[in-house]
Amino acid sequence: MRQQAHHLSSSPSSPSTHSTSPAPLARYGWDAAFAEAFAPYAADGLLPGRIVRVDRGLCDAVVPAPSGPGTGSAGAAAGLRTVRADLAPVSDPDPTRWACTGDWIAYDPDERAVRALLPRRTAVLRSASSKRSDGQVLAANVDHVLIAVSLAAELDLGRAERFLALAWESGAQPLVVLTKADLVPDPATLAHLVADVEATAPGVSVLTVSAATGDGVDVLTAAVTGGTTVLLGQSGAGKSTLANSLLGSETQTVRTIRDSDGKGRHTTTTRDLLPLPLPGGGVLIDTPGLRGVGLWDAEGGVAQVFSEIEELAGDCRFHDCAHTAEPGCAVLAALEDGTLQERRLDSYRKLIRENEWIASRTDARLRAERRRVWKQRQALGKHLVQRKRGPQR
Ligand SMILES: Nc1nc2c(ncn2[C@@H]2O[C@H](COP(=O)(O)OP(=O)(O)OP(=O)(O)O)[C@@H](O)[C@H]2O)c(=O)[nH]1
Ligand SMILES: [Zn+2]
Repeated sequence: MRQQAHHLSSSPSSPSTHSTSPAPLARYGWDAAFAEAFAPYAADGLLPGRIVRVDRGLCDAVVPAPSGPGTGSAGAAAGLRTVRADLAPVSDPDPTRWACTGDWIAYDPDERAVRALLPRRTAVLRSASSKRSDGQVLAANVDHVLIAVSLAAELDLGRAERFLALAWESGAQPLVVLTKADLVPDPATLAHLVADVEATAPGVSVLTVSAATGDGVDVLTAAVTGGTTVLLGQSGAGKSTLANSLLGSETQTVRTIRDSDGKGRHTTTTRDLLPLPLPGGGVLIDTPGLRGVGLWDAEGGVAQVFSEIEELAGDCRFHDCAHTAEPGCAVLAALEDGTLQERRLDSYRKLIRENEWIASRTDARLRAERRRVWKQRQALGKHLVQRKRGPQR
């Protein structure tokens, strides 16, 4: 077992473990459904917690602190402490099941180990860089995927569609944020740009924000409060600036110095999951490598980005219509009468092809399993969205 001598003072095996309340975890997104999933572990004296960082077989996680004064630890909200935990008990041959930032866990304070991951509600996946086509989970239990698109350059709708496919595939709700709105001073021009993006993103809210003037930051803040948010977008899109706006004075990288390997070598680490300083709580996940992720097995996500094309396809005469030259093709008819743009259809085809290529290199059994989970999530997601906002339209 790895002995971690770190700066966190509270005793990990306090006898008052059973009296700790997970209520402070609500700031991190803990809710009744997670509590229900955790219930069997509570009886074993385990603690609920959330992974804020993963690092070579170990993770940092926030867990409830034993009640009493002075138990908060650096970087954790009141009533919580940050622990270093061993991930060995939850290792898995399937990389998509590896523990990642955002996972809810059952933490064993005696062993200082993660004994179980609670079932994920959503997961942001990307292809691993290795030759084997394995997916890798970059963030778990995400509620909002915030896609930053800069107004400083010409809108790249194809790129936005790619990020949207990835976002939908995760099971989270995408949200497009057009950044640097101060660079488009003419309201009519800005309205046109928003309309273009809205047409590209059915079912997605499109916000405009200027970090320079502060315009729109309040609306964005309201949209992410209480939930778990990740930021995606091209380099230079303004993600760091947005993160700083959301996190306020709480800096984006909380630095902690600890004795990392028991040999006296001090390392500086960053935390990937940070609490938002909002009355309603919420967290931002900003994991290195997450921001510019590539598409991976996002068939369902692609279908959702191009839902109007999928709907049209339902009216094609042949159910296996390829929308190329078939008689009675509703997609080609929409192209003809101008209701569907050629750019949009091209983009759809490109992402479908890309996805088919990735899928062909992926283990069929794992794929089928993920498809099943995705469908469940999608059904649940729709249900939750409807409960929160009332039926749409
Ligand atoms: N005018 C204006 N410039 C902005 C605004 N937000 C960000 N910028 C500028 O845009 C540039 C890129 O912003 P970043 O926040 O670093 O972009 P990023 O997406 O984090 O970039 P990467 O770290 O490369 O992924 C910086 O020079 C910012 O100062 C804004 O609201 N208005
Ligand atoms: Zn067709």
